[in-house]
Formats: sequence, C-alpha cells, structure tokens
Amino acid sequence: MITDNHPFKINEAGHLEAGGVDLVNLAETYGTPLYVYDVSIIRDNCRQFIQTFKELGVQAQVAYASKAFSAIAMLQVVNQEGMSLDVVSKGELYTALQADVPVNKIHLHGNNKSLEELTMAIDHDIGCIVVDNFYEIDLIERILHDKHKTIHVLMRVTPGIESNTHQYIMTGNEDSKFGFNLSNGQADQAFLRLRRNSRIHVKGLHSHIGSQLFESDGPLLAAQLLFQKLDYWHTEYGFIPDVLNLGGGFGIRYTAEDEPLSYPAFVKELVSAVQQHAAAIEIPTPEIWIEPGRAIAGNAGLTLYTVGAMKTVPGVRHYISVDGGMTDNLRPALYQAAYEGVLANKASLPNVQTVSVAGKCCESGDILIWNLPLPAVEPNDILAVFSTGAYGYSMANHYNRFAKPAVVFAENGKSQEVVRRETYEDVVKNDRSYE
Ligand SMILES: Cc1ncc(COP(=O)(O)O)c(C=O)c1O
Ligand SMILES: N[C@@H](CCCC[NH3+])C(=O)O
Repeated sequence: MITDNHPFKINEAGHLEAGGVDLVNLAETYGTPLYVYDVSIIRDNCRQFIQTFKELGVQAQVAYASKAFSAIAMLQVVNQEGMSLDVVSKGELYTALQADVPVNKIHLHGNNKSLEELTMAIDHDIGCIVVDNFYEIDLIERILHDKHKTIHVLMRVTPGIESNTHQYIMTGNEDSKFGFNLSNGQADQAFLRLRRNSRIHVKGLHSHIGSQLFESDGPLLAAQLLFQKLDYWHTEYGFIPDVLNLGGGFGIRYTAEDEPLSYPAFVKELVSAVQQHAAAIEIPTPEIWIEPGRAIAGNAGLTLYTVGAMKTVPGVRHYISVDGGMTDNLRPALYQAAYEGVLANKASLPNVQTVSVAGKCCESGDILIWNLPLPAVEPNDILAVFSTGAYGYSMANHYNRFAKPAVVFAENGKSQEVVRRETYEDVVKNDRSYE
C-alpha cells in the first residue's frame, strides 16, 4: 500500500500507475524485470532546477549527469527540457551524439580519459572538457597541437571535503582519485600550465564533492574554498572565471527516512553563496553550472519484478524472491542502499506482513530490500520498487548471465519501449567458440 507522498498513483483497479499507465498491464506486455519511467517526473525535475535559476536571474547551465541513466530516449527528453549534458566516457558521448544533443552543451568528465576519448571530444568541438590530471593535459595539448584546434576547459579541483555520504560516492575528499588538489599546489601548477597554452581557454573551476547529499553545507564549503583560490588567481594573474561548476549530488528520497532539501532551496543557497563570494573578491558573478544525475532520473523510475519462490526461516525472516536482483540494481549490494516497494497488483490492500526481497543471483548479499511491509504476497504478484531511475539500468550487469531488462517510458497515458529487453543471443553475442 502506498502510505505517503509517492509520485505514483493507484487506479480504480487498485493497480499502481506511472505516467497514467497501469503497471500491471505493462508487466504483462513487456515482461519483468522492467524499468519504467514516468516521463513527466523527469521533465518536472529538470524544470525545478532550470526555473529556479531563471527566477533568480542568473546565468546557468544545468547539465544532466548522464551516468545516472544514459539512453537515447532519456537524453532526448532532457535535451527537450533545455538541459546540458555531462558525459564521462566515449560510450556516453556516443549516446549523446546519437540523441542529437547539441555538441556545445556537452561536457566531458573522467579521471582517466583516453587519447581516443579526448580526440573524439575535440573533433566534435564539444562545449568543454573538465580536465582532471596532468597526464590528461599532456594528451589534450598533443591533440590540439596536431589538429590545430582549440578547446574550452574547466579544471576539476578537489577541495578536501568529506561529504556526508557513503564512502564510495564521496569524491571531494583529499584522498580522492579525482581532480587537482586545491591545497597542495597541484591546482596552481595545472592552472598556470593550462593558461600558458593559447589553444586552451580556461573557463573556470569544477568541484563535485559527493552524491546523495541532503544538505547544502558540503557544496557551500566547497564554493568558499574555490573562491579562496579564485581570489588568489585574480590578484596574482588577473584571472576572472566565466564559470563555476559545483557538480551534482542532490539527494533524493529512497525511503521515508530520507528528507533531502528541495532542489529550488538547494539552488537558491548555492546561488546566493556564489554571488556573495564573487562580490567579496570583486569579480563578476560567474555562470553557475551544476550537474544533477540522480535528482533528474532517480524518482522518475521504478522497477517491476514478478514474485516467485518464498521461504520462511521460522522465527527469523520471511523471504520472497523476485526475477531480478543485483544485476538490475547493484546499489543495495554495493552501498547497502535502502529502497521501498509495493505490490503493483495489490496497491490499495493493507500491509499484513514483513518480508525481505531477495534477488535471484547466486549471492547471499543479493537482497534488494530488507523488512518491507506488504499485503499477503503470492507467487506471480508484481512488486514495484521505487526510485530506481538513477544508477539502476546504468549499472546493470550480466552476472549469472542474466539478460538486461527493457526500459519503458510512460507519459500521458501512453507507453513506449525505449530500450529493448536483451535476448540470450545478446548475452552470448561476443563469445567465440574455442577451436
Ligand atoms: C563529476 C560528477 N558530476 C555529477 C555527478 C552526478 O551525481 P548525482 O547523480 O548524485 O547528481 C557525479 C556523480 O557523483 C560526478 O562524479
Ligand atoms: N553510482 C552511485 C553514485 C556515483 C555517482 C557518480 N560519481 C550511486 O548509485 O549512488
């Protein structure tokens, strides 16, 4: 039963709906496991960010961090909503080009960009490269020289902040694989080197301190440290940044215990801090860029599973097993991430039992949800797990040779498959027999 402010509705049949489409029907039509997105929620998430910047009258770019869920249809939707795009690999850049995202709105990230990736980005004149390390500067300089080209860059810096999130999704701490360290001289060295090259335009700084943040204190502290450095570079070298990119990381609600700051409130705090810091060091307010991934895709998506085997360990636990698991949602196994779910075919029935939802991989750790209250469960019920829209499909894998599920978009009462379900031919397509 849906008990609180979920964006999904229950229809007259007592079934869960997304985008005006009955999810039990979708499970029948497309099979399970199935990722379903309510496209109006994706659009609304984009608009919340973009509108807030507009209302505040500041120059901004809101780039969707496509690692959260990269697929042509998804990139088409965010592009329609006026978003820019953050990509971190040749595959994500290729997907963006296939989706006809304007190249000047694409930003390339990565802590180990290959010569091939950088060449592709430079050949396509993408909007900017977020430079991460000295090796990358060598590669960029070489490509620009050989091709007689120019490029805009942001410098990714590591401000030395321990964000309040899981250690694996923390990125701005001192001991991080990402970016130039702000306090040990690396950032200064990189800045001077990039500025010396007339083919490179340094647009400004980038910092991303972590993901699934509920408060603005981390990014605000990062902004303060970035401005200390900008103050120094302004005084010493007359540098005025065009852009300050404060990254993504805006947290979402996975369970009732999660209470993230609203996106407009988060953006307002960031903007006001940047404006104050810029005024204090007497430079114009730079364009503010952000890169939400989870906040755009996360709560718009859910996963449908069919319930199969059940097992009771007397006095301990009641397990229900579903036809997916850590292959379509790695987050519980990787980060002990918590989720909520309901039976889509019994969405209005009261909860009468507590179950733990097991995936079907050959791993004891493949448990999608511990202690989920549900109505009486039977085999063939359809379980909907909420907020799987970010880092679900994008981290899906073939463990135990599972085929990846399909993705369906639902909007205004219509549904469309936007990523087809893999077949077992797909699963073995790269295998070659050993002669
Ligand atoms: C550089 C960068 N930008 C943006 C993001 C998107 O993060 P989120 O999906 O939490 O908004 C990430 C991931 O943490 C990242 O590393
Ligand atoms: N994949 C992670 C977040 C990492 C984001 C990229 N730096 C998650 O599922 O929460």
